[in-house]
Amino acid sequence: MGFHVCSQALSSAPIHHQFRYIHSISRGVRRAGVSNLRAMQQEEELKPPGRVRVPHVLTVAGSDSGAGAGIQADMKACAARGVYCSTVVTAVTAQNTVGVQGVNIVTEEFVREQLKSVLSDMRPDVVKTGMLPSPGIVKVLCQSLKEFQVGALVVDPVMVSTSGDVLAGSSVLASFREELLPLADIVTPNLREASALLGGAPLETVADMHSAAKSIHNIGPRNVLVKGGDLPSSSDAVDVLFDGKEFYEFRSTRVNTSNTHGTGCTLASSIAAELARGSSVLSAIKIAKHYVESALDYSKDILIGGGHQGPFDHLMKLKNSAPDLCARRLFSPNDLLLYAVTDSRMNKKWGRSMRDAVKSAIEGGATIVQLREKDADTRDFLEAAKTCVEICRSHGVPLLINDRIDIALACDADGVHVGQSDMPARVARTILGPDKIIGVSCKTPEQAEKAWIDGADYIGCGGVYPTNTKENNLTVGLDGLKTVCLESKLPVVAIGGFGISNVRPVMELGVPNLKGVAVVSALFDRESVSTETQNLLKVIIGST
Ligand SMILES: Cc1ncc(COP(=O)(O)OP(=O)(O)O)c(N)n1
Ligand SMILES: Cc1ncsc1CCOP(=O)(O)O
Ligand SMILES: [Mg+2]
Repeated sequence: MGFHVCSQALSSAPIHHQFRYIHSISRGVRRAGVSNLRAMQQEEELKPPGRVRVPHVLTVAGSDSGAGAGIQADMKACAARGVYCSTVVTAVTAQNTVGVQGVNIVTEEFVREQLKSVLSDMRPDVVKTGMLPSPGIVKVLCQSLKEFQVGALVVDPVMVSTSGDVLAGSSVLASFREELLPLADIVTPNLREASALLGGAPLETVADMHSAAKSIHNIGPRNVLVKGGDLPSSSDAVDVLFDGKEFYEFRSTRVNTSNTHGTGCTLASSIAAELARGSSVLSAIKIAKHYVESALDYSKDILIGGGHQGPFDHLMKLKNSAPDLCARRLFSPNDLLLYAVTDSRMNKKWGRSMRDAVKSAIEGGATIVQLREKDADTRDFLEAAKTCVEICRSHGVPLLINDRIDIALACDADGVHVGQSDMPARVARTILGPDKIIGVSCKTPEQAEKAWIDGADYIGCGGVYPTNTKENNLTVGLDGLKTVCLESKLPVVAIGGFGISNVRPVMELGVPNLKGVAVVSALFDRESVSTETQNLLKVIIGST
């Protein structure tokens, strides 16, 4: 059993969400973070032409009139992460920064009706639960989760508010243990909730958190995140994840503020939002924690209400960078579906400008673009890259620069792709900050692990098949690709020798982390880039 410490220097996950996906089915609900290409293809097939799917979280929780926690926090957190959020209200609370003045529980019949309305029509990717005030409501929820094909399930086992008021009595505990937790892909108890789920023994150390995570895992959820924010003995905030095999510790510096009302709801819904965008459970937690910490830090001095537990500002980014947010799509692992990588020599051979190459690839349906210009002069490269940024941004397609961090910064590209002998990803992350996309070339699970630790957003694995595009490049084959994908905590795009005739076996590998293929010559060493891109996309989408 291994043990990992995860740094919090994190990538936000810039994404565009053209492709929603279905999770593979397990125990009535589908598994979290296990989107696969086939599922994305199925979704794409069902989508009417010209319509764009958005990632979607359904929150089943209570309303907080003060809007710091509950349904209101969930909606704001999802909005901040670019994810649609529908709602099933289980209770209406009269609540402010002082405490909870009243609770009005919604009837089981009406909770069932709300669930049916959303689940039968809107097909959320992920269901996130918060306040479930009665065993009857837990039962209704579990029945609905089994009746409708829902996405992954994130359970925040809310029992007590930040002010100490009881939101779900001890009668609900048994229902959590017996009915809901066995369906959950991840459950996120704080210390008190973890203790309550396990019969009441207090948790006082990180070691206690480890054993609690393991014991709760035995109840049935696939992943358990025990949040140690209230641990008296630590100066850092430590959360412990157990996935059934390994323990992970997420450490972050405590933000000195009393504006913490709703952090639990916000963390759980941010995790749900990242899962809906195609992240693995580990990535989702890392990104969600980074988001919550940034929001807490941004809001540490705001004043709302006279009580001890103020809310924080979920949408702080809108104030700082509204134009930026509007212009730039956030990155999603699903963007990697058809990754077009330009080549200066091929452009020269076909008499094409970088701009025309990029424009045609986008017209053909490329979902992300990388400028890989090995020969261009820096000044020419920068000018062309600026134009390409404009084109990509106007189409909502992320644009990355190969190798050249300086060019990426100067043209405000969405990120970079670096190899094992380029600028280390850790340094690139420090230079580029949390909001840029960083991809790293990896041939082995060890390199993939390092990329994750260094704060990359995805890895490019290859060359898979032999290629003339990159000299002296050892091939890893489909087996090597599969090994890396199975071990990687980051989404993977396969690269090397791909074209219409051989892309199918990759699509059929069936490994959840593999999100798409990156292609150079089969798109750019051809007369019509847009036609080739379109035809390849059809095969990717149409593969069975
Ligand atoms: C998506 C993607 N994956 C891998 C590579 C290769 O990058 P690198 O190993 O740095 O080699 P060069 O492309 O720089 O020759 C890539 N470019 N894109
Ligand atoms: C850049 C790179 N890295 C590994 S293989 C490769 C080249 C892929 O090019 P092609 O798609 O033409 O085989
Ligand atoms: Mg390189």
